[in-house]
Amino acid sequence: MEDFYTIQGEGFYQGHAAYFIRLGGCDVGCVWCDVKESWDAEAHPQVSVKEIAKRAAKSGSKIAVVTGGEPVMYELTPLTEALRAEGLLTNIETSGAYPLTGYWDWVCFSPKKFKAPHPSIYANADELKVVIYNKTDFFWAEEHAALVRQGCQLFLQPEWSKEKEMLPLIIEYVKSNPQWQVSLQVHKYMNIP
Ligand SMILES: C[S@@+](CC[C@H](N)C(=O)[O-])C[C@H]1O[C@@H](n2cnc3c(N)ncnc32)[C@H](O)[C@@H]1O
Ligand SMILES: Nc1nc2[nH]cc(C(=O)O)c2c(=O)[nH]1
Ligand code: SF4
Ligand SMILES: [Mg+2]
Repeated sequence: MEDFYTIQGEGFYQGHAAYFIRLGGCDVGCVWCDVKESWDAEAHPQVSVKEIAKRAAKSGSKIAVVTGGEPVMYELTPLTEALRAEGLLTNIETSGAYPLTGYWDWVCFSPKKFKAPHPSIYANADELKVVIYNKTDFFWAEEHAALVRQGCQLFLQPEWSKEKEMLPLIIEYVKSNPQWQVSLQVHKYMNIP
């Protein structure tokens, strides 16, 4: 769909320069998705894996973040090989709706109620990032935290339109449950992509 050099705004790598590669197409259908224009894969131009990897390397970034849309709808081995051949770290943002393919240095798993994750994702997740849209999402977050491997980093991220309401609850939750960390979408405060 698009590729751009920016600052990772969320989760474990928040604040790091990263080249984003956003793949078109998603069939998960989150009601609050902040990139609904990504859902229709046909609406976006096709670019070769080689070309994208070259652009990413040329940016000067050390990290490539593959996102979407839902990137795990695709066979990602060639893309990750091309990015690694250019010397980039390969990070992915995924709902885990399908089995993961490719070679990844960092897997950010953000489960969704709208389409259950494939069970294989739990062992691969380096970071669990749960979007908090309402109070019951804290219980739901714990259900997923119980399934990820030990050492997986745990983040709670307020849904953007509910931030005023949910952020104070997240702050109190993290103070009481310090295995979790707060993740904010800081790129939205910085007015960058
Ligand atoms: C747009 S998604 C694309 C990658 C993948 N489909 C996924 O959902 O993980 C990238 C990240 O943005 C988060 N996100 C999407 N819409 C959001 C919103 N309105 N508020 C907060 N986070 C949001 C997702 O949970 C995910 O962690
Ligand atoms: N700056 C910035 N950081 C991000 N982290 C995850 C994003 C995504 O949409 O996957 C994202 C994004 O769209 N922009
Ligand atoms: S899975 Fe990701 S891209 Fe797809 S609708 Fe949900 S937040 Fe949006
Ligand atoms: Mg985004």
